[in-house]
Amino acid sequence: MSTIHISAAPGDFADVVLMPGDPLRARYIAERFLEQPREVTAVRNMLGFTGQYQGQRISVMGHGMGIPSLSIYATELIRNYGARVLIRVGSCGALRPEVDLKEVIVAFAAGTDSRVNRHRFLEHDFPAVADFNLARRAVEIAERRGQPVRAGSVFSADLFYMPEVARLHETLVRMGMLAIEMEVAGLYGVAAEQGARALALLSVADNLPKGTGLSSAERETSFNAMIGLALELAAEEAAAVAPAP
Ligand SMILES: O=P(O)(O)O[C@H]1O[C@H](CO)[C@@H](O)[C@H]1O
Ligand SMILES: O=c1cc[nH]c(=O)[nH]1
Repeated sequence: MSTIHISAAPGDFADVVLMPGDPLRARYIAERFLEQPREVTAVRNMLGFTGQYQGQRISVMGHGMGIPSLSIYATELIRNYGARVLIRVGSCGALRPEVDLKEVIVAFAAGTDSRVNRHRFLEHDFPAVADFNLARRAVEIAERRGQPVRAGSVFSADLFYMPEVARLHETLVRMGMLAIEMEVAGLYGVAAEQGARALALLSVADNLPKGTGLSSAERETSFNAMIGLALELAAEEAAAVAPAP
């Protein structure tokens, strides 16, 4: 049955769902990379599609900006549509000058200033980590493809326009973080709570210390290396979750 936020029919979504923040990136991925893509939901223009990749059924759906928006879609996909694996394909701002625009980050852990995981975890500090096997396979597949990736931790901020930003960035760099974005810690919290598995791959859209960045059109279309890696991982996972009869 459809939910308040997703109008798809039961069975419309695959077990494995790629999730960009931007619904237009979801459409770009579906139309450019999937065979026989079919739009399965468009409530509030948060587009979702299901198609085939390397013979496997894969879905892609936008999650919007910020942890509250992601949490709605991720929870309903898992709880109401049976999604088992969520792979965020997002953009981020690099915190270090040497992390170049369009580089791909495998976000194996996320710190955050959001309280959502504390709400879930009796006010304790929840370790927001990726599913280990998804992260390991992402790095292995990237190596096989000859595609450089950086694996590390990121920071999921509630605010895009942040006060005291210099102090925050200095602290994040000192504590080993590669980049800042707005959803990964929430995704890992939802996945743990709902019994699914999750990973975030991030493409660098801004280099914050250098003050460089991609245009919004480039953000929408230029993440092909990340998308290719995510789809290979998704196809492998889909084959493992639902082996062919
Ligand atoms: O490009 P997406 O996946 O939306 O990710 C990043 O971009 C948005 C901010 O511009 C936030 O959602 C942030 O996490
Ligand atoms: O959240 C984000 C995404 C891209 N670039 C940033 O600086 N922050």
